[in-house]
Amino acid sequence: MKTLGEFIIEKQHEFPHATGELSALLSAIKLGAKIINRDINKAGLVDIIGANGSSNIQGETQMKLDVFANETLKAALEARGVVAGIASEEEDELVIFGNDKACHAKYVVLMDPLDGSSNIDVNVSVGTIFSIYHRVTPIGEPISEKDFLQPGHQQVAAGYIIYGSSTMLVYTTGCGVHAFTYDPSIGVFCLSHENVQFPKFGNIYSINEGFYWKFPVGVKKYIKYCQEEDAKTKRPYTSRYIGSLVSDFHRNLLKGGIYIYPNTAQYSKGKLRLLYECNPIAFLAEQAGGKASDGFNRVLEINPTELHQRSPFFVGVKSMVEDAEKFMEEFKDL
Ligand SMILES: O=P(O)(O)OC[C@H]1O[C@](O)(COP(=O)(O)O)[C@@H](O)[C@@H]1O
Ligand SMILES: [Mg+2]
Ligand SMILES: [Mg+2]
Repeated sequence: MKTLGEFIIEKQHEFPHATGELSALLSAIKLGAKIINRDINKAGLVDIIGANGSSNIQGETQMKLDVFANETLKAALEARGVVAGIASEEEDELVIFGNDKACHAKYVVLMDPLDGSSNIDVNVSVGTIFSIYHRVTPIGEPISEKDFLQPGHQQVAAGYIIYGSSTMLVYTTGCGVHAFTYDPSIGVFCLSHENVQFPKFGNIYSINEGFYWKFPVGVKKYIKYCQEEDAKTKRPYTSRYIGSLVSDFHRNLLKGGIYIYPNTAQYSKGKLRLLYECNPIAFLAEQAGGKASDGFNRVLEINPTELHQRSPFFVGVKSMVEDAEKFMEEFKDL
């Protein structure tokens, strides 16, 4: 049985110039995840259920767990001294860490501290998403937005934690996707899935069909395609939608499927945030042999302009995303 800590160190040795800072950063995220997991597991018993009475820059109600997860990860990352600053769904502006070490730290982190907020109070699985970059501002100078507004293909590492029937940490540093399951009896994440790959074909589609009439024509046509009878292509596909990006992506990664959150009447640019939802999940998807686009373009090549910008998101089994893109292209003028 290999622990996450051992695996990270082992992988570090594969990089001759590695300094251990990325390993230290990943271990800070691991610590934050354990603390969040502890409280999520007893959410009904501790004062962590319900709204926090505040909203974030996107005008969304912040749940108590959104704020708790944000503060927990922020503290763990700042304390480790290898991160210069963070950007978060729950922080209007970027947060520059003030300690001496942080000024000389080479990494910045973007995060969605608690993904699937609408599922927090109803005991449905939720997650945490993180994305790691090298700073572009020279060491010693104060970091700024440009250190965070980097295209997704510049990510050094990315991952998520899923707090479900079991708690898992899934990450990539560009050398495959590896998943670790938390064993609460010993307080350790243990390697459970190494080099995770999407199945070649899938038959699950995940989209909030409640908004069907507000979807682009290409998406409507693709949903109809998923529902048509055709034994050769194993259709109709089955519909599964949890309403937590991390959980829907995780299931589709293991079983074979596609998750779509297109632009809608309510979210003209899509709902999901490019920097701390789409890019990290897209990096994992590509490393697992899948594909991630905004319906037309590779998400990891989008040049960000704002911290909290949104993007339509199509991610999953390569052939399924390509099929959806074909419908988007065919009906793009309608
Ligand atoms: O309720 P909707 O509109 O289907 O949106 C669900 C999507 O929104 C999200 O909850 C957005 O993430 P947050 O919960 O982090 O804001 C995704 O996890 C999920 O896939
Ligand atoms: Mg989210
Ligand atoms: Mg969130």
